[in-house]
Amino acid sequence: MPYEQTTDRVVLKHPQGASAEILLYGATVLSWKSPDATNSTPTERLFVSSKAALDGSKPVRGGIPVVFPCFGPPSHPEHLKLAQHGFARSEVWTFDSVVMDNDAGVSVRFTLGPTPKISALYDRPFQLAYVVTLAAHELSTNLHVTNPSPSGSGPLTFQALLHTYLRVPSSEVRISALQGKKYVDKTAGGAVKEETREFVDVRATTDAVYEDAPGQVEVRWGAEGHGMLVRMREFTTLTVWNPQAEGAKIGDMEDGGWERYVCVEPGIARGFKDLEPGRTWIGQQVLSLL
Ligand SMILES: O=P(O)(O)OC[C@H]1O[C@@H](O)[C@H](O)[C@@H](O)[C@@H]1O
Repeated sequence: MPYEQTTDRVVLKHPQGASAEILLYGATVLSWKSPDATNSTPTERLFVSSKAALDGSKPVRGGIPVVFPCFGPPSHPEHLKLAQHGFARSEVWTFDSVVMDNDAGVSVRFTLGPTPKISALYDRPFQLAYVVTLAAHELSTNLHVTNPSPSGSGPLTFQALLHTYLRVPSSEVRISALQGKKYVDKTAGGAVKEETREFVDVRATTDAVYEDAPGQVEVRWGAEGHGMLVRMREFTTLTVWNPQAEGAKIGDMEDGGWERYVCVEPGIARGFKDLEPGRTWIGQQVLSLL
């Protein structure tokens, strides 16, 4: 069997060695181990803080939390009762089905719809599906958002984002190509700036929402040019976040944890997506090793 289900998670295994683990709480991808061109031993590619709660008491500090329907503190009138980054990362999703199981890889689907708990805070009809696909050297995570309301009802208005914590030495990270893109610098009170760097680093506290997300970025580190390609579709922004020593204030961050990751987050994090009744939007992230 290329997958195993336990009480709280689903584990995917690829015959060539790669594996992935998805916690039902938040449908949070907790682990992605993959070999690369120079190392045939499957190596962990995602960062999860050793202090992260995995018992459903709070969103996981690491992996790939799913952000929906708001990014950051809620600003839209329909979201005002929600917590920062919405509810998708702090609800237990349903393991729905195995979508694909062949030589190319294994793909599983999780779903989340309204529950009494969610509806008490957010009364819009919605349906989410999250498809996680493990291939030999690649992990793809696709978020499907459906507006199930009858035609004539208003649009489903949302933000969405995949809050990917890549396990990398943050002092060495170089992200390209974002040069020339406008970004909202959340460390400077939301000032809009233009990126001048060919390679973006996170050696200073970084919380930047790039507009007009590119189709892909390369994240490189180390003298040997280790790297990860992050491809995205239908996402309009790319957030790059690393709090540096400010991270010590985050209760569930392990000591010095910010030295071991960079968050690269394809999303719709500025403005909102308006999804008409009966329509589905699919946002895709594909991580692969360079
Ligand atoms: O602590 P949280 O809610 O997981 O958020 C972490 C960070 O998430 C990033 O996406 C935001 O840009 C940051 O501003 C935020 O601090």
